[in-house]
Amino acid sequence: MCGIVGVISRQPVNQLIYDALLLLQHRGQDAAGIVTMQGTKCFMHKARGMVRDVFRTRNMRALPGTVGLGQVRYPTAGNAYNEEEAQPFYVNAPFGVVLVHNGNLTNAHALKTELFDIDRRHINTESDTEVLINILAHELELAARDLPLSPEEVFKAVAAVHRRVKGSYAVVALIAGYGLLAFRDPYGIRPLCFGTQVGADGHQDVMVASESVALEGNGFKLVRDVQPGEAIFIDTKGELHSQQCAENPTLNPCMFEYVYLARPDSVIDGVSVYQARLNMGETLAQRLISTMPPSDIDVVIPIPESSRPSAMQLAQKIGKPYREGFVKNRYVGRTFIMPGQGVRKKSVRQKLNAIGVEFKGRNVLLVDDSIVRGTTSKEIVQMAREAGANKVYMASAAPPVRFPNVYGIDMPTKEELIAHDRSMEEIRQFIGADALIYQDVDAMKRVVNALNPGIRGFEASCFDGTYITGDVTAEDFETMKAQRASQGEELEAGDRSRLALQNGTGGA
Ligand SMILES: O=P(O)(O)OC[C@H]1O[C@H](OP(=O)(O)OP(=O)(O)O)[C@H](O)[C@@H]1O
Ligand SMILES: NC(=O)CC[C@H](N)C(=O)O
Ligand SMILES: [Mg+2]
Repeated sequence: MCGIVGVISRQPVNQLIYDALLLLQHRGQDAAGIVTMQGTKCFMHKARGMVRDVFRTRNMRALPGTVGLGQVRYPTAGNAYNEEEAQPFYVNAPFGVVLVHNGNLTNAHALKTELFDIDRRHINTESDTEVLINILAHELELAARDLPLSPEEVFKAVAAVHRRVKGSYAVVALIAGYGLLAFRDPYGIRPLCFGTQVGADGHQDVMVASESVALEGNGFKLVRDVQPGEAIFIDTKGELHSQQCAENPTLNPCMFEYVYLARPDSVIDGVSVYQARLNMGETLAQRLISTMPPSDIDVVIPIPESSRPSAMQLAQKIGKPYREGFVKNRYVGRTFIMPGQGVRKKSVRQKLNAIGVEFKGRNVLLVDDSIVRGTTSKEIVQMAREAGANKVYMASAAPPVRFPNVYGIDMPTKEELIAHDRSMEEIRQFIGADALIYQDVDAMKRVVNALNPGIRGFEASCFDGTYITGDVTAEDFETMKAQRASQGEELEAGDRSRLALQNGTGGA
């Protein structure tokens, strides 16, 4: 996942985009970028790092204009250390097009060859987003007949993108001199919504963003989600055009957004993320009651941050106290989306510290939203023991993560997943808990679906092994795995240098 945003207004948009990116920071911590457009001229600043570090006052001053877009990146193609792969991407023909993308293309490799051999376009990085922008640009070239470019021609180009591109993509793009375009893949895997606010001059501003929290936090009112396969185009006069551009669109949002990725105060595809997490806590409690006696538990402790709603609801359901046993260092980011296992492992200890009094002599039930590589659980169970806990039980509000994800979550190989080839007992032993309990896949789907029965199904491949687009071949898996592995060396080197910097021993 990454966070994307686009704004069209009559006022300068640089600050609005910056503020929206801060609200989407939890979706990507590795790089950030903003492009603004004044007339037909585009201004860009992008770099590695968090939003606050990437944009200094001088960078903000150099982003004039009333239309723009931005992105916070968590790489799923290429790697975190290549500045060239930071978004937005830009191409100059047949129009000036700037694009930001959340998702992952499963046929990027094949498309790259096609772009070079047939479309006469050159790709310079390992980023699938660079492939995507070139496909869009090429299709715009084919769709555009006479100038000016019409919304119908833009939609025709998006329809062609849907036919060529496979995988997940929520996209915001700028077409210089024409307007702001946003579209979502035909399965609606990654989220995208838009909202409006009436600006100072009575004119309506439009913001498109990954999550509703970015709209709300900036005074915009959520209008609706962009539908799967749909494209919306807001021209430079501020008029909004929309069209369904896919042949068989179906809504299958990513389940992991509700489990972990999104902020709890966002509403995605009609489902409150917070309520989804409460519901998961409730079913987890039911499962717990049927598998072990809650009377043996003294206290329920969440593993901050994302597990809090589920843990709270579980505690209430089993009638045990909910206590904050770990303090989170608010200056350390999310560990799961950090690049490289070395940094992730070290960061768990930097991020969380136990409050002894909540553990000493007690049987504690630790609740996390998910156990993926097991990095967090293993460390946390040990910390609970070091803090004097009597028994340490562990519960996960999501089912075991057993399968790689190819749609925008960085877990490309099954080997890295703790639950991939281990039995429950082996996982329990690995993390060192006295008992381990997981959510059930069907129960999770049922309780989230109950919040919007209009959702046909979920993209839940990492839990159930079903890849919703139905077109991911064994070869695609191998290509994506090899592509990520080839980035590994660079990643590990970056990892070592980061650790060295954190330890104050100098970078590599
Ligand atoms: O099994 P693992 O590979 O460790 O991954 C799972 C953990 O990673 C995430 O936390 P993270 O620190 O990223 O963010 P949070 O503060 O939002 O919980 C998630 O909430 C789990 O705690
Ligand atoms: N997590 C994402 O959405 C990543 C977007 C894109 N695949 C990249 O690597 O930059
Ligand atoms: Mg966590």
